[in-house]
Amino acid sequence: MSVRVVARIRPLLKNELDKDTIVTAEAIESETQPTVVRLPSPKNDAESFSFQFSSVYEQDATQQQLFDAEISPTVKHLFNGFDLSIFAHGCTGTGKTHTMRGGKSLADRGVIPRLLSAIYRRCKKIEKDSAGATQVEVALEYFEIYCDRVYDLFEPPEKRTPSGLPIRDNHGKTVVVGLTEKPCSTLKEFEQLYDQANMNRSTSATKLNAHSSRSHAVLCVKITQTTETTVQISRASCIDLAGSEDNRRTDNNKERLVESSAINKSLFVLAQCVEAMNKKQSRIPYRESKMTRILSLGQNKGLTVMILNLAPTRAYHLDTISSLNFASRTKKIEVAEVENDPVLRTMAKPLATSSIGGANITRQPLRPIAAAHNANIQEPERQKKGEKPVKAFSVYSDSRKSATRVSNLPSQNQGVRRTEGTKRAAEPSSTFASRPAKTYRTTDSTSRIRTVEPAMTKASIEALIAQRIEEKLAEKALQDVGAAAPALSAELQKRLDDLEHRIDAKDDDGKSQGLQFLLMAKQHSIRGEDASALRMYRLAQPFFPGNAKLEVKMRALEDKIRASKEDTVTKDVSAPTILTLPPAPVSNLMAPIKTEKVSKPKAVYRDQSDNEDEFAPPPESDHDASYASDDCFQYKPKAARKPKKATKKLPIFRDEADISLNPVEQTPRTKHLLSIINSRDINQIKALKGVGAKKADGIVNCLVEMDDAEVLDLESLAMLKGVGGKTVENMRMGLSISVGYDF
Ligand SMILES: Nc1ncnc2c1ncn2[C@@H]1O[C@H](COP(=O)(O)OP(=O)(O)OP(=O)(O)O)[C@@H](O)[C@H]1O
Repeated sequence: MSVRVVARIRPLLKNELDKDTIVTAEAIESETQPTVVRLPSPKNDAESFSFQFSSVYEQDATQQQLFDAEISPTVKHLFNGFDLSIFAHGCTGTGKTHTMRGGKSLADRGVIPRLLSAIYRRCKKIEKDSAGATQVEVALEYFEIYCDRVYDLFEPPEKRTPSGLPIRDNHGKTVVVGLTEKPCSTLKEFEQLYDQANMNRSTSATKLNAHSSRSHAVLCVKITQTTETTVQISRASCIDLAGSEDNRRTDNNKERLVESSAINKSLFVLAQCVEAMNKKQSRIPYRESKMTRILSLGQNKGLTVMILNLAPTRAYHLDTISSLNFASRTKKIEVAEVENDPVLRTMAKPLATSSIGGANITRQPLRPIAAAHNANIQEPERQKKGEKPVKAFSVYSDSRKSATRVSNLPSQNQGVRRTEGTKRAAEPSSTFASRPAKTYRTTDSTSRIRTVEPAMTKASIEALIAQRIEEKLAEKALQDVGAAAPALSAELQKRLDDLEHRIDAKDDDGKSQGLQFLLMAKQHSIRGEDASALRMYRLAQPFFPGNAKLEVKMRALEDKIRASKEDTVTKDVSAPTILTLPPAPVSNLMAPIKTEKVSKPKAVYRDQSDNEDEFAPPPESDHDASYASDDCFQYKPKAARKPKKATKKLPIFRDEADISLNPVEQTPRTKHLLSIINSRDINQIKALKGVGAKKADGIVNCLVEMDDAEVLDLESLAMLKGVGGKTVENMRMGLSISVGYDF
């Protein structure tokens, strides 16, 4: 089953004029429902581009019409065990949030509230029809991906951990660890939860949209149907993507610019993934952004509907063409359509982690596209026959030849290809194929052998239970962290991010679990939650047997906890046995990253003395290499490293007081460079020698994390993420040439 793509053209907004309308919908020949989007070529108004989709909704299309035609038919499949993904795509201000969430009035409600309403209606019907023999439960998870970090929208922003929730590959599924799962049994309850959670979503006013979403929001609706003997889980994932932004038009300030670059980057990666899938490349770059990892377009089994939101006016011309091109490629992606198997109630329940693809989904290799609408796929045959290659979209001059257009663009969802013999044949007339009678299956969805008894071995049950315990522990740990999380310094944040990346890189070798525990241990440790940190280190230990540094860390923590306990007992013998540890010192962005200032006895705070090594600022010239502080946890023994030379310990970001104590003579060139950096103007920074768009983006990101702090010297500049001494030198040299400083 290919992704079903429908386009929706939003009505004109108050400040838009009818004469500027350039995007129109057309029906082809005998059809009544429009399926073609037409707009002029940006270079020549006499030429037009047209793109065909499953359906096109015109400006006057109502929320009800869209829902009834596109989403309502999928609900029964959801209850038949299929997962469903619905996502809205389009550039900023084109109506994605309006489509997904909608307004408050009954008529204005968007896809999400309508879907939930339909789900609850069906729940009631199933329970009634089965005379209570089938119980249906609905639970929700809701999170946003903001600046490539995942945040639980059911948690207030002040409870968020700065690094966000980790995502992991769990047996082929992408899961967000530590999300709140809210049982929700009525529509009213849903509305309350959803409205409350939406207040936690990151939105801001931009020049193009007064309520622009600055994050991708993902709502997962988990439906659990329980009979006397079986439990079946399916999920609907509703994704409101943030819109791509052309920053030449947005007039975004620094903060918006950073958000915007994160949004654009993730959408760019999404486009690259789609492109790679279309080219049948073996490597799909999902991992390059959290959004693409979570979305796993083409990798998740189930039904996928993409709503492409379009603005009708000329102001969005290029963005509209780019969105249409992306959507045209997306519709060629083929997704396996496999229902989640019901499991016997005696088996362990599925893990309580979020998975866009559903609890029982495993990723499968991409397969060649059989759906005939991909015109480019027939290219070799056409070329052999000496025919002209067919374009992915058609270009028309004033004299239109609609007949050719029709033949080149057969309707979507034809020729659904299945690899597994036991699966149903596609029903060309229906949007989604229906499901055969329910039978008991093994939990392994790759095995299609139907047995009356589940083929669970003792070992697999044990593995499942062990895994469940680990997941629960990890979730608990993350929830603990959530409370009163102090702000992390940029430096610590970077280290955590680095560790996250390393975990991601090692996901495939089965050892990532250990690194996950380490990451959590570090997060606890940073917050002074030593008991939890120790617990996490203990969980990590089996993954790194004989690792001396880990043992030292654990011993240090044990000492620290013991010392603190004794301290508490001495102070108050009647005090409860709960540990009241002083919070570990957390580096402030404006404070030098040095732990010497901590006036605690070293014997007690051995962990911190360790950290002092680890968090010591790197040498000026080799910034990045110095962050591999957790190399002691490498799986393969590394060649012994040369001990690093003791380097001058520099404050990362000095405040004014520091500067006045240690006045630094700065040349005008240095001052000029620093003023460019502190301007946070991505264009100026990008123009510096040796700084590309990516590096400039990274620098602006760092600066935003520093809030109002400024980079006051070259050493500090060299310590920004991805900069280093060499880059600083290049920047300066470039400046002397282009600006004309002769010193
Ligand atoms: N079908 C529609 N009918 C009426 N108004 C609409 C429609 N679609 C969009 N709008 C209006 O257009 C404006 C922009 O819509 P919306 O905020 O949903 O855009 P968006 O694509 O989610 O933008 P961003 O990506 O910046 O979050 C809003 O004022 C919204 O009410």
